[in-house]
Amino acid sequence: MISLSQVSKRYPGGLEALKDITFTIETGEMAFVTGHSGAGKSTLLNLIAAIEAPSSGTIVINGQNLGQLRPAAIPFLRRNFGLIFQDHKLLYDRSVFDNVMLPLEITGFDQGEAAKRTRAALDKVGLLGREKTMPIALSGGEQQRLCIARAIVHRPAILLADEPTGNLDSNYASEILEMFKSFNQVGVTVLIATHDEHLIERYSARTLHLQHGELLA
Ligand SMILES: Nc1ncnc2c1ncn2[C@@H]1O[C@H](COP(=O)(O)OP(=O)(O)OP(=O)(O)O)[C@@H](O)[C@H]1O
Repeated sequence: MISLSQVSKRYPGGLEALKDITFTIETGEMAFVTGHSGAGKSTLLNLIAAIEAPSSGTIVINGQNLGQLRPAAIPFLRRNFGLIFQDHKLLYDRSVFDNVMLPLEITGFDQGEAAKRTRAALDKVGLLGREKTMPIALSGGEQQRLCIARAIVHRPAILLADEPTGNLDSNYASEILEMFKSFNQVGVTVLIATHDEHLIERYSARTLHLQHGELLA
């Protein structure tokens, strides 16, 4: 469960990026966050993932109040999340397989188990046959699917995606959205930030509308 209560975020020297945001996303729900450029979508996801701290208000993730967590507990909290964020670049000097396996190795997984999970994640996104390929040889849609495999390989309970279909044509975008739906159908909580209203219209998920940092009713 993701629960925000009266959350505001003011960047140093800047305007208020989020104002008095209150909502709850239940475990197993899929929802969109939408709004114009600068509305606060990325800020909202960064607060939920504990990448940024709110200026005020309370954020609770799966029963854990982020404001009360010790810094040492943050990496453990992050294991709840699969993040598909634009600034999380693929490693272009590593194979498809290594790009997905690396996060598991970093968190200390046994090699055999890590390899098994990597193949399972690549299978879920339809890239199992491409494991030896270098990312540069993949299409834009395939690269995005690789990012998704990397985000789900540790079997997170919550998927947070920031403009996951941003640079993709509408066929690829639908494919990516179908993938999120399939994760949601097996119980993963999914929150997707997108400015693409057409995409949202095609899916009957709850939508949180942000406008200049405020949540519209
Ligand atoms: N690190 C930062 N420091 C200062 N201001 C920031 C920072 N990050 C975002 N902002 C400001 O906060 C506001 C919300 O930005 P945010 O990136 O959350 O919007 P967004 O809805 O994701 O926009 P976009 O669709 O263009 O990515 C904007 O006015 C932005 O300039």
